Parts: sequence; C-alpha cells; structure tokens
Amino acid sequence: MDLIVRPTPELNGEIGALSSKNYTTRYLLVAALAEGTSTVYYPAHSEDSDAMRRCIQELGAVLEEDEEKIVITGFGGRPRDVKELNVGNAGAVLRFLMAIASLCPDVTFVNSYPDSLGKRPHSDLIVALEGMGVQIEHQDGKLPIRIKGGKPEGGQISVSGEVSSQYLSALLFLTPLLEEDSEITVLGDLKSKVVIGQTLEVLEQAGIQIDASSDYSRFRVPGRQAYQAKNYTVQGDYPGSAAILAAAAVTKSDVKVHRLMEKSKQGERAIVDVLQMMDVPLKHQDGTVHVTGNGRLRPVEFDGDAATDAVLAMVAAAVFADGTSRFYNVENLRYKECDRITDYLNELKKAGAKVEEGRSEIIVHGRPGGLEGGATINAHFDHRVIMALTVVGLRCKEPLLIKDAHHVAKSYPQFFDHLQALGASVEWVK
Ligand SMILES: O=C(O)C1=C[C@@H](OP(=O)(O)O)[C@@H](O)[C@H](O)C1
Ligand SMILES: C=C(OP(=O)(O)O)C(=O)O
Repeated sequence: MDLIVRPTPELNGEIGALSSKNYTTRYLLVAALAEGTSTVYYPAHSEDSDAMRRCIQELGAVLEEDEEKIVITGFGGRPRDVKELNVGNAGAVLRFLMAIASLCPDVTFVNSYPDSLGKRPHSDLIVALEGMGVQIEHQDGKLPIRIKGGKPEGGQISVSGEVSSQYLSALLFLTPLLEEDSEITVLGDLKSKVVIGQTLEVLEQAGIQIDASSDYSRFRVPGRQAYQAKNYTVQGDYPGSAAILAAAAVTKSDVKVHRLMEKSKQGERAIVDVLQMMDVPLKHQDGTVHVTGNGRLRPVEFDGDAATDAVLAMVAAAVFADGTSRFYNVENLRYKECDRITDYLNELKKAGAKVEEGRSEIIVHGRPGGLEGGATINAHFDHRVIMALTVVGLRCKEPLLIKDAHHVAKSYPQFFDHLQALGASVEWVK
C-alpha cells in the first residue's frame, strides 16, 4: 500500500511510545531458552517481533497471550527438530536463531525477502559457527541458509564485529548452553557496540553469567548454564520514537512521547541529545520527552554508530537545519534492510534535499525554507526509510507519495496512526 504525506506545519498531542523491538526479541528468546514459564509484559507487536514469536513456537516453546503479556513455556537447551524457519525480513531474529538452530540437526532458513534480508551478509556468523563444528550451506554468506548442527562446540571462538553486532549477540545467546566453557574474541572494530549492552542486560536478567571486558572485545562464558524462567517488562522503543520526535522537531509542535526511560541502554535515546544539540526546545523527565518545536534547527556533527537505528530520523531533521550537518562512522547502515546511505539519500534527493555521501558518512546541507517535494518515494522495503521520508514530507511544499509504505510494520505498525493522532496529514492510497 502507498501513502501520501502532505505538508503539515503543526503537530500537537501525546502518545505512548511503542514497545522496544530489540528488548522484545531478546526477552522472547531467553524465555524460550529457559526451562519453565516466563512472562513478557508489553511486548512489541510488529512483523519482526512476530517473526521471533512464530519461530520460537516452531522450535517448541508454548505461548499464551493476551492484551498485555505473553506467557512462554520454554524448551530449554533442546529446541524441537524443525526443518524450516522463516524469519520474514528480521535481521536480528535471523542471526540469533542461526546460532540457536545449530542445536538442531538440520534447519533451513528460507529467503522470503530476496530484495532486502536476502541481500544482507551473514558470513561472519557463518564462519564463527563453522569454527564451532557446525556445517552450513549458504549462498555466498546469504539466504537461504541450511544449518546442520547438533552439537556445537564451545572453547576459543572468534567473530568479526566489523559489519554487525548481531553475530556477537547470537553467540552470546548460544554459548551458555554448550558443554564447554567459551572465550569469545571480537575481531576488528565492533559496530553498534551499545546494542551488546542490551544483550548482556537481558542475559543477566535471565540468570546467565558472562564476564565481559570493558571494551566488549573479549567474553568469558561458562558452559552448562541454564536460562531461568523470569518475568520481563519491555520498555518503550527509542528507534521508532526517534522518527516521531524528529517530526515534532521540524514542525511547530507541542508533542509528548511517554514511556521513554531516561536511563535506557538503547543507544538511540541519543535522539534526545542530538535534537537538543540542534537547539530544538525539549524536556525529558519522568519517562516523557516533550518537544515544543519552532521549526528552527541548528546543524550537528554526530557519531552515528552510537545510535544506529535513529540516524535516518536525525538526518531527516538535519534536512531543515540552517547549515551543514555530518553523521559519521555509519558504514554499517549499508548492510541494513537496504543501503541506508545510497538508497536513502537518493530518495531524499528526489524530495529536494541537498545531501552527499561518503563510504561511512552522510553530509546534509540544510534547507530551512523547506523542500519542493512532489516526488514518488521508493521505500526499499525499509521501515526506517519510510518513517524518515514521512518526517521530510511534513515540511515539503508538495506532497510525497511513499510507495509500499506498509513495510513500516516491520517495527512500527502504528506509526501513521500515531502521526495522524498528532495532526499529521498522512493518507493511505490503494
Ligand atoms: O541486536 C539487535 O537487536 C539489533 C542490532 C543493530 O544491528 P547491527 O548490529 O547490525 O548494527 C540494529 O540496527 C538492529 O535494528 C537491531
Ligand atoms: C536494521 C534493523 O533491524 P534488523 O537488523 O533486525 O533487520 C532495524 O530495525 O532498523
């Protein structure tokens, strides 16, 4: 389905943030790996979290759910012998489950999004798992991937961190269940390092003991551990909320987003600091971010690796700043649902933005007077491109037509309802 975004000078109102995707996928997984019954309160409901929910059920977890929670009886360290798993377009879910699937005799992960997840690389994780004695068939490191596991071996394990932190997270979920103790060494510069903090936080909550070096380059993981059944509460999601906050920043606004914990380990909470650095009037207290935008923004320089899933929203705000902004250390944006540098900037240019790319950076020459708009945008199967272009469309002179905007449901199915509730002129078209 396509969507029209019309110029919207003002946004007003309050919403509750959606639930965190990264915490939901992790809590569902550790609950499935536990012996006994765990409860996940306020889980995210999106295509990615549904993918994890579906796959852990296929692997043998028993789920009961109502409006506020999912009750999960886990399969412990013994997943069911499934033949095939389909994670949809969910990268983290695929990588985490590739590691867990190595406990099964023979599982194939199918390629249901050949133009998105089907193009993303998994070689670094494949090499690490092969080093642990797992046999893997793959298409040059890509889907479909067949994992012939059974009894992966711990011990000395190394994994590259250069492309994605998800490979390391995957190994951190698997290794506590192995017979042997493990020592994981991260090779190269670990990208999205802050996300490993979320993995370790969840593992600790699940009763798993891991000794991590302070720079996250080495991990000592005792084997023969058991995940404990626990109750978990999912916090609000900063990456999705970043787009709402950016929308409030580029308009004249009085917008409150609730359920955004100040002390969260989500790196994308940096959207609040970045908007403040851009002189956007806002307050963050008691879990509420309150933006009173006046449409004026200053340019900013920011190391985007610290907040990888909020960079596109930050760039969308910078499009209207009164000067040149730079987002650096963002090469791994190229390995997401699309190439979030080249593909994203091409769409921004269609709307009239003045942007330039480097291998690892995005440069934005702000246009405070607004953009021409009047363009048709290709979503590239990417929820974050869709959300960011919607932010930009609010301040274009002519409407933007976003093709296949339904892919927003990968992480934030209620995104357009939330924006509409704040007064944005967005409309689905057939
Ligand atoms: O571990 C996770 O849940 C995620 C890690 C990040 O990926 P990379 O480590 O590939 O940057 C992030 O972009 C993704 O949305 C979710
Ligand atoms: C990149 C993302 O997710 P994943 O890697 O899990 O597909 C994202 O949510 O922006």
